Amino acid sequence: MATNPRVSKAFRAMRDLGIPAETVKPVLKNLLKLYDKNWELIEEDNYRTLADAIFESADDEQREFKKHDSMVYDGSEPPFKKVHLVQQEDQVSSTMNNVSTVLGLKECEIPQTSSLPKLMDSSQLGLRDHSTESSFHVLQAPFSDKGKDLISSNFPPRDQKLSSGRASCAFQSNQAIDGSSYDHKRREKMAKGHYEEDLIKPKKELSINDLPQFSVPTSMVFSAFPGSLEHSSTEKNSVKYLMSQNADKDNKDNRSGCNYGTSGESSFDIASSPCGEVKISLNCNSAHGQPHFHIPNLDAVMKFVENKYLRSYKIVGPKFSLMKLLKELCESYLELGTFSTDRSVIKRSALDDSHQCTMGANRESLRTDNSARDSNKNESSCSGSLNSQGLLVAQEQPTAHIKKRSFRKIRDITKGTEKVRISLLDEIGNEHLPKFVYVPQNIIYQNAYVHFSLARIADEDCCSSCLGDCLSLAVPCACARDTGGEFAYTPQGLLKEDFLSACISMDQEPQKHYNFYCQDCPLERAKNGYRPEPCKGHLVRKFIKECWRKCGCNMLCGNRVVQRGIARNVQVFLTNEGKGWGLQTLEELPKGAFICEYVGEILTNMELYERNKESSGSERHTYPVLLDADWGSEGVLKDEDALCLDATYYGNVARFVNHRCFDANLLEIPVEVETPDHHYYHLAFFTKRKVDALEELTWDYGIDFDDQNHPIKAFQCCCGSAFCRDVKRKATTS
Ligand SMILES: C[S@@+](CC[C@H](N)C(=O)[O-])C[C@H]1O[C@@H](n2cnc3c(N)ncnc32)[C@H](O)[C@@H]1O
Repeated sequence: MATNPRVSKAFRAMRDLGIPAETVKPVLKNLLKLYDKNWELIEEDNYRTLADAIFESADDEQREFKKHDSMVYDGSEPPFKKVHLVQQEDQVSSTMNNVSTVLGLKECEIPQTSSLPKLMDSSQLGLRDHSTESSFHVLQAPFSDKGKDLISSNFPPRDQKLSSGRASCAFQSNQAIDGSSYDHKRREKMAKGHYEEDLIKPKKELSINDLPQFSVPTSMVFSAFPGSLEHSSTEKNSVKYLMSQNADKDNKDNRSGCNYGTSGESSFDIASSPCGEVKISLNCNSAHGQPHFHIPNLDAVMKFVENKYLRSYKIVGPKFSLMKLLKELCESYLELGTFSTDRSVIKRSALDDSHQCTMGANRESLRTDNSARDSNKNESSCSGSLNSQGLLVAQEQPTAHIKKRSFRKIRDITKGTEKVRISLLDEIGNEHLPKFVYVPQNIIYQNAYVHFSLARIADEDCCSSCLGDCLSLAVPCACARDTGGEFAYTPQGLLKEDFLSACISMDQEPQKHYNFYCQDCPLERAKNGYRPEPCKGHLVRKFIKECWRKCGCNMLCGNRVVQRGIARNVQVFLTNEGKGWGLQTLEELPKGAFICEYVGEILTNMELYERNKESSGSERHTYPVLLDADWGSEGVLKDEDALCLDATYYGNVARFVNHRCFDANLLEIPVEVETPDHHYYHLAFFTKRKVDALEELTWDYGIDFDDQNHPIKAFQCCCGSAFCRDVKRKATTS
């Protein structure tokens, strides 16, 4: 009988994780029974449920075995190999924690901010880069020929107060607990101290005299020698491992470098020299004296740890390899060791010491110095001072020949509000941490009219009689109507090729698509209500329509992708090109994959104008986008219906996505979820092509650097694209 292709695929996916078919089979069978043959549940997230179930069942078996073993162990050989793996898991896991400490990448949870809403003035945003500053702040040039959502902040003044008596079921972001409204001055006060940061440096310098006198006291040694190991390799700095079966504990005294012991049972040593030698030695001493211990196959150990990482940290994708990690460890150790002197760069929040990060037995002491709170004026040369986020910075005094380098990592900038953790990594160490409140969903600032109600969803706008997964229907339900009778998504949760191509074409050649021109454009009204200029046009965009509450399907329905939230492994990082923070993917992404939605405060354009008028005008980065994809569907749009999103103070990870002209790898697509009324919608980012792990994620803001209405552009574009409109513009004007 032919095997079900879904079964084969599941086996293949598990095989890639190093799990044999015989282990997969019973678990898969159970899962199918448990989930009533709902394959989507099993396939989701690259078979995560299946992998988890396998590991859980292995753990259960192990517990059973241990229980049994402790009762009846007779001193003979262990009945199955897994025992060793479980022992290894404990050992390797504690080692890996140490690895993170040594790298200076020890992860610290960000303390939860107070439940009191915090609003910030954009003047508090990061470093000021005067070379890129301008008094004119635009995220997207409005009405550009790109037809994209572009918002200018240099609207001329207009005295007009708006209010909306209409109810809204969304949160009101401008309400304090006492119900009062924040003004921007108050934002400034409340903006401080959103994040803690930790600057961690390598434990200690090695002097030339400390050049490695490497002993092999332990069971595993990893080396990164430029061709000096007996297992020679043409690859420089390759990581190799060898095993010492005759671990000589007494040789410990001869070791150079650092010992990062966490307990008497396991520790590891690292030694390096400026000539490029690094040696890491893992002391899995707890193995000694274990009755069942035998030397495991190190390839199996590597695979085991990789699987553990895949499971625990969701580092997915074939590119993750423990050997690579160890290689990076060696390289980083060497680099930091080579470049630093007596650095003590541990930062702490002077506001809340209870969240100090624990770095193991040998970690450096953390410094707090409240008296330094106000000495933040000269950040570049300060020592033991507080930066603008109220974080204590104990930095080295700059020395001409020493490269300043620090690592910072925040484990989860979402503070647990997303299904996945999103870390922030700063390998450069010279940018302020972003200051904003992470919100996973849009939130109304004040006057925006966003009203969700079941009564507003007509029968033809939902699929109340559907069950389960709408994508499995032979004839698509009513929710596919907006997308031409076909769903926009494939069963794998990706955008369909045709739909994606149409959206890409619209993005790249907006002039070929339909533009709507308002009779009385809300944007122009906001700029100058007395003498508004003619509308510059709004591109009428394609929408995805997802099933929602009034639909009969379940949450796992394939037509609910954006509303399920971020599922990909992405990371905020500091870009090298001067763009500030950016977003990168840590896993390979297929074409058409949903990454995240652009989340921010929902503002009317009038409110945005008022907000920008109040801000200092010197912000380096700006974060508004316009929601004008369907402004043509009504006559004259009221101010409260002409909306935009501003992620300056409240936003999600999308606020870090930088601009790239033309060939960006992400595309923003309007998504209807809660309301068929397209004044308000979600703006979701999808990949335009396959994206490699560690590629920066970018989207084309639609800035028209030639736009005569906006002679001063928002920023000097350093997107690096061969099609950069800014570079082209400069070339033609010079
Ligand atoms: C939505 S924010 C992106 C995140 C931002 N880089 C940060 O550090 O928070 C938009 C701002 O990022 C900067 N930016 C984005 N793309 C850029 C590019 N291609 N070149 C230079 N600056 C860029 C600009 O300052 C812009 O106002």
